[in-house]
Amino acid sequence: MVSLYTPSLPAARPLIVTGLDKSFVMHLRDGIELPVVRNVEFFLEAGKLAVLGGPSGAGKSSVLKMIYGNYAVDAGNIVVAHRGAAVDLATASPRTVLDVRNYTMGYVSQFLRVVPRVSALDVVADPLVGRGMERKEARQRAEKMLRRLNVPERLWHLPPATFSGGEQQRVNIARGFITDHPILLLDEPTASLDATNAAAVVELIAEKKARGVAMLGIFHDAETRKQVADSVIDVTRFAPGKTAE
Ligand SMILES: Nc1ncnc2c1ncn2[C@@H]1O[C@H](COP(=O)(O)OP(=O)(O)OP(=O)(O)O)[C@@H](O)[C@H]1O
Repeated sequence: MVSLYTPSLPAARPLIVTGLDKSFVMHLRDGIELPVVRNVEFFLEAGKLAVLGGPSGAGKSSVLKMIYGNYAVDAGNIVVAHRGAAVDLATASPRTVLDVRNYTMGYVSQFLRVVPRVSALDVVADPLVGRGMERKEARQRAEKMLRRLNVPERLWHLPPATFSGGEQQRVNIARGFITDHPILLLDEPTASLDATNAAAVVELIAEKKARGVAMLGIFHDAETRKQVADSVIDVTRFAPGKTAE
């Protein structure tokens, strides 16, 4: 699991990215190669949120997806502190990537993957149960999260399949924020939320910082970005063809 070549990670930097390259190969267009980012380099700090910045198409989502392991990496390293060791996600086995997702790195997007017949309460409680918590306690915590995100109590025992888009989004945010992953990736979690619920998410992010969680996020809304960002990683710095400064 630990490569001899992975650098050790200082406790305050639980994720370090170096030399990351990504191109997409368009198989339907004679295999044309579309380079997206080159030589991506940054690190995350415990208790801080770094925002991925840059215009549409710069590659923000692609970087986030590579870090979560949804997109393969062409070159480079994504080293995370996981169970007391340094693990390079760029070369880790799928099994290790899943273990990192379970214990170390959470992901919150605006879209809920609905599981039929599972109540909203259990959708939110399940990540805690999966991490060994008694279901009763997990449900109590889930209730608190659903209340904070203004999901009406009459919905808690129903499966979210028939919920409105905004209600599903808030169930998903509750599920993403309920665990104590030391690294959290945020893929536009506040997109299309109203002001009250966006403020609730900003508050949840502040609590994560206070607990030392390192976060990386995409926030298109400038006002929310200003409230949550400790630093901005400008992805245009990694545009293909640009030489290192
Ligand atoms: N799965 C894919 N296959 C082919 N091309 C892709 C794929 N995903 C992204 N791209 C291309 O990579 C480039 C960067 O896209 P990406 O979604 O990472 O940008 P972004 O900065 O997140 O944009 P936005 O702010 O609009 O969401 C775009 O030109 C896009 O078309």
